[in-house]
Amino acid sequence: MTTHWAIYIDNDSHKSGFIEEVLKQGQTVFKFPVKKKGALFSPLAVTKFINKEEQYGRSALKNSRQPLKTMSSGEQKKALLNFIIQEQPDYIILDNPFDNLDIDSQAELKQLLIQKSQDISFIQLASRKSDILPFINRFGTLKEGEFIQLDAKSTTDTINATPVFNKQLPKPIHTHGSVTNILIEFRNVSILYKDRPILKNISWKVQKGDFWQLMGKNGSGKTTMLSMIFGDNPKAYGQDIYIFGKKKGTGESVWEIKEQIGYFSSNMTDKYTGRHSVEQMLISGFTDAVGLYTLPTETQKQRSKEWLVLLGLWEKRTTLFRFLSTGQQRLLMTARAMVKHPPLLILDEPTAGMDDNAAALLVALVNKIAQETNTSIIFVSHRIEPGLLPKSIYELEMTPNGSTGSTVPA
Ligand SMILES: Nc1ncnc2c1ncn2[C@@H]1O[C@H](COP(=O)(O)OP(=O)(O)OP(=O)(O)O)[C@@H](O)[C@H]1O
Repeated sequence: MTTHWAIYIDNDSHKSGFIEEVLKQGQTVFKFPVKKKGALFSPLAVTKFINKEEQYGRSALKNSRQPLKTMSSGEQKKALLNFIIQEQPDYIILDNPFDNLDIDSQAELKQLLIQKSQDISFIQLASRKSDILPFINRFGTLKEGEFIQLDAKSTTDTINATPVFNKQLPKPIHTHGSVTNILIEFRNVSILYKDRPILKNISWKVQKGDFWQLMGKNGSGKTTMLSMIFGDNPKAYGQDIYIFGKKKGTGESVWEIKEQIGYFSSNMTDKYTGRHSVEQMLISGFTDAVGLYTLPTETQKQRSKEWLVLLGLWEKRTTLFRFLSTGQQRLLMTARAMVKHPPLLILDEPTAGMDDNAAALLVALVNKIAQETNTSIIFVSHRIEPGLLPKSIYELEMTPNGSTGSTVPA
């Protein structure tokens, strides 16, 4: 019988050291017959391949026509897994394999893994217990980098009670000038990449006080839509897209737009590896500049203290950001996007890769922001996020002519 492990991790597991150890020593870590050839299926592995692509100027995955960098996150995962399987490893470490995948892609991946589980041994690192693969026959957990074997029965603990923040959100320092009632408007927007239709006739309005969840399958165009609002995607020009009342591409400054939007994407946290303390990281949200050391004002320091106390991170204010757990980093970055009380807050897959309890805490913070402030929210996620209370859901549905969009009740 092929042996397959599920290893429960939480945000204090220090999994990267463990992954390195397993890849170096093979499965001896679990006191197993040594199987030498291992592979890693994880967001980190995707990043490494993207870096290789940039270095060599060509696709790093054999048989891949599209550069990884331009693929949606779900497509990247599928391309990586196919590549790894072709290399015929003895075992594969699956680091939260279902994150970033929509329901159909999750089912497809599950089938593929079940099929391969006859020949390949899997080590699944899972934050969400509902993700555990059906063929798993050994269980363990990681506590601060230390592997502990568990018997199967002891693995059914559930999410803690709904988390609460028992203080009001800190107030804004400045109010934003008059903001249009309609913050974002797409009028009949259609986008092609080369000849491939991605979005088809998208008409969508985000108004003051709205709380949207933007949902859609992998590759349906969610990130493309966000990049039209927040980034400088050239595809946005010539389209009927209005940002804070101004037509995109009519001389608005990127700075002006960014000033009014708080943005956090789960991909962002990996970039901050420098020497920023927790407090510096939060304060940088007032100016949007990480690494630009202007001295914070007394009011900024005071507000920042209020936020850190609310999040339970005041004691860690001098700790380096990169030493926080994933859950704490995401919570802090969400608060950082919010400190200036922007008219619009965009959160792109903020809970990807988080354990159930940490995800519930972040969801509670977002609900609180929606309740206590005038900020409009766009929360992008594949999953119906347990506990999230959006007012409406905008769903992209893929068709051969590009994704169409519709508003569905929350
Ligand atoms: N620069 C590009 N060149 C070619 N194709 C692209 C480019 N950028 C995006 N695409 C394609 O557009 C489609 C939509 O991608 P997008 O990243 O917006 O999807 P998504 O809904 O955010 O997906 P996911 O949930 O997997 O992140 C994908 O099929 C992607 O491969």
